[in-house]
Amino acid sequence: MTAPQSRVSVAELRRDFMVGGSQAPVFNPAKHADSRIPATLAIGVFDGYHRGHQRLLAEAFRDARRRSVSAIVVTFDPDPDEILSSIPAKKLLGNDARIDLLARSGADGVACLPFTHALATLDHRAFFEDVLGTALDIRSIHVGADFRLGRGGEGSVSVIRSWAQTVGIEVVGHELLLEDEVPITSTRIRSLIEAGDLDAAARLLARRYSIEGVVERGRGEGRAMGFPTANIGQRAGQLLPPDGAYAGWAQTPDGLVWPAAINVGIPPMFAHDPASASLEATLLGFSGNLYGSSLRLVFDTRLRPSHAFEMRAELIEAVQADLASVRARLGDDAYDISLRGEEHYDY
Ligand SMILES: Cc1cc2nc3c(=O)[nH]c(=O)nc-3n(C[C@H](O)[C@H](O)[C@H](O)COP(=O)(O)O)c2cc1C
Ligand SMILES: Nc1ncnc2c1ncn2[C@@H]1O[C@H](COP(=O)(O)OP(=O)(O)O)[C@@H](O)[C@H]1O
Repeated sequence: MTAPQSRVSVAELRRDFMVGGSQAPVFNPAKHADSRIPATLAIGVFDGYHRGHQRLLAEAFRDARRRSVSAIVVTFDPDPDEILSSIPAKKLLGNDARIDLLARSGADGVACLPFTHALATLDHRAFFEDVLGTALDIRSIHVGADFRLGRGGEGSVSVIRSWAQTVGIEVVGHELLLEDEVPITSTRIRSLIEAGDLDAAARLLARRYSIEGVVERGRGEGRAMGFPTANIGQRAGQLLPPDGAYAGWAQTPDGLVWPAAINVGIPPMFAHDPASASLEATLLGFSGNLYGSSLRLVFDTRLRPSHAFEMRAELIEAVQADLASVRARLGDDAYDISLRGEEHYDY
């Protein structure tokens, strides 16, 4: 066992792996059209669930408590950008992870609207009255100040507010939370990740960036070279940081978290082989079969850029140095971050 340079806390890993929070129901309002629950709404896609989103939801939940009504997050499945944009942005969270996180945000429920072209053509009044109003007795609405809804984005905060006033609903357009005098947005965080500035991205996310995917078979060579690598395919459109070797963490299906050496980018030496992966990880201290399992990888630090090795021996030497570096930074112990009846963890 190697003592890591700095011991990471379980609370930090729980935050990074988004563990905790009690699960609120996720429902399609069209299927609950007879209940009309009195509610305060927070509406958005909330990709990343970053500090700005967390602040907006906290304020909406406070408003709901003050009014003694349910706090309902209204979101879309999938992200409207996936349907409306010819080149959808890569996402900070997979769709399922995003909805799951919103369900554990402290809301009383998540009204999840299947997003279609038909929904996109509705104006704000039809959206609130016909889509949401049948299931929810809306008392107040919280959105970001730059929020736009409906056909051609006509439903700005002021447009929504002038309709809402006529039916006694309060509309709050929250100014975007700033960091270094610049608004915290999903787009800003995407740019930071693309530029490899994972520390800045983590500050804005309030957790380290992570990617989830399913472990697929690769060329089967890693093990023979002395470092089995779990190849992560099917990544739900999530954004990759720049090519290179990273120190990070991986959570196996049993809930344990292992220090990991992560590679981003198709290995140039094997680029011709379709079985080569652009995201893979060697878990320190783990042995077992991960094929078909879902694995989340958290990025801690970038160790080095990718290198186009000429010789296998050079590649092996470089990866062994990466593994040693991960061991020195993060140790080689697995962490149990499950809650096991402990209080729910708020992140
Ligand atoms: C930490 C780490 C760093 C890596 N760095 C490089 C690299 O710089 N250049 C490269 O061609 N491949 C790199 N690789 C990828 C290996 O080439 C790849 O894992 C190996 O060929 C096994 O592939 P397989 O899992 O498909 O069998 C790295 C892998 C790991 C785990
Ligand atoms: N410590 C470990 N880190 C990563 N994968 C491991 C580890 N131990 C066992 N495995 C298993 O080995 C597989 C990777 O072996 P590898 O020889 O690189 O084959 P492939 O090319 O199919 O990824 C993983 O998908 C996983 O099922």
